[in-house]
Amino acid sequence: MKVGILGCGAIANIITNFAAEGKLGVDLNFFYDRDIERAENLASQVDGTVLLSIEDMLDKVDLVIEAASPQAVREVVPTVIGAGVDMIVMSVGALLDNELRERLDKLAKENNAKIYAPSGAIVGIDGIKAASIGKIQSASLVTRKPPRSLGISTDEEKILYEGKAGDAVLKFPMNINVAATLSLACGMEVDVKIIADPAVDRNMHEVHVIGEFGEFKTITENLRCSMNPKTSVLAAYSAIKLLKSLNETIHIGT
Ligand SMILES: NC(=O)C1=CN([C@@H]2O[C@H](COP(=O)(O)OP(=O)(O)OC[C@H]3O[C@@H](n4cnc5c(N)ncnc54)[C@H](O)[C@@H]3O)[C@@H](O)[C@H]2O)C=CC1
Ligand SMILES: O=C([O-])CC(=O)C(=O)O
Repeated sequence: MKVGILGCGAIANIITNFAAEGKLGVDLNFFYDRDIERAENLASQVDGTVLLSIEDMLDKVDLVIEAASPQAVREVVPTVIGAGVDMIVMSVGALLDNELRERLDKLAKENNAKIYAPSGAIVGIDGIKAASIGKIQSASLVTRKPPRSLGISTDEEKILYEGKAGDAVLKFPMNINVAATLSLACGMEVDVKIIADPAVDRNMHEVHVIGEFGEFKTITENLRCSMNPKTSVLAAYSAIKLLKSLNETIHIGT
């Protein structure tokens, strides 16, 4: 499988490191970022090629990994899917926009393409998907990050947001994509609380789901990417695992 990356920041950096060590299981060769130096830096690690636009990638790859921003999803994903090229989307928040998601779903069907949203920085997506087969009564996410990860400075714990996932991803587009993934997995907008907490040095996510199946709680304490403290290492690992699973014959988990 030939793969390209859109957005050469923290997540792309981890994925490319795996490719450079021969541990990705696919050919990662093409790099695009609006900051060309970032694309050049990653391309040099795997003897890859820097492209000057995403359109230039479309006849060269089977799959594009988006690791850029929700805005990039809106601008670029329709073009990629329209060309029949599969996508892994990290900026899942954009997919909570019903109009965009329905347009992409139609384009994907017409062009025989697939859109994958990895579980990202969160634990429990497998369970919530299974739970959604029955009725889900409530689903909530509490995200606690060091203030620096949320772009603020404070000595005290501060609740920055309390509300539904749809609004959260618009207010914190680079920090709470996990809320969108959870919402899409369970088929309803989850309740979200975002806390800046100077007492923690990890990105933490607590998920609580109650439904006809019973109840579950998960807690994730994520190490942060050295290149971008907003982003957890697990998010990059989940994209790598998803990529590997596309070539597996035995699929474990929902
Ligand atoms: N699904 C999940 O669980 C998670 C999702 N994310 C999301 O994944 C995305 C990537 O995260 P990071 O690698 O940490 O971000 P980053 O900020 O480290 O890197 C993003 C790169 O994309 C480039 N970029 C942004 N918009 C672009 C555009 N329109 N066209 C071309 N290049 C563009 C930037 O120049 C930058 O180099 C972000 O949207 C982030 O919010 C991050 C963590 C978890
Ligand atoms: O990486 C994380 O912990 C979560 C995150 O930034 C996101 O969901 O956008």
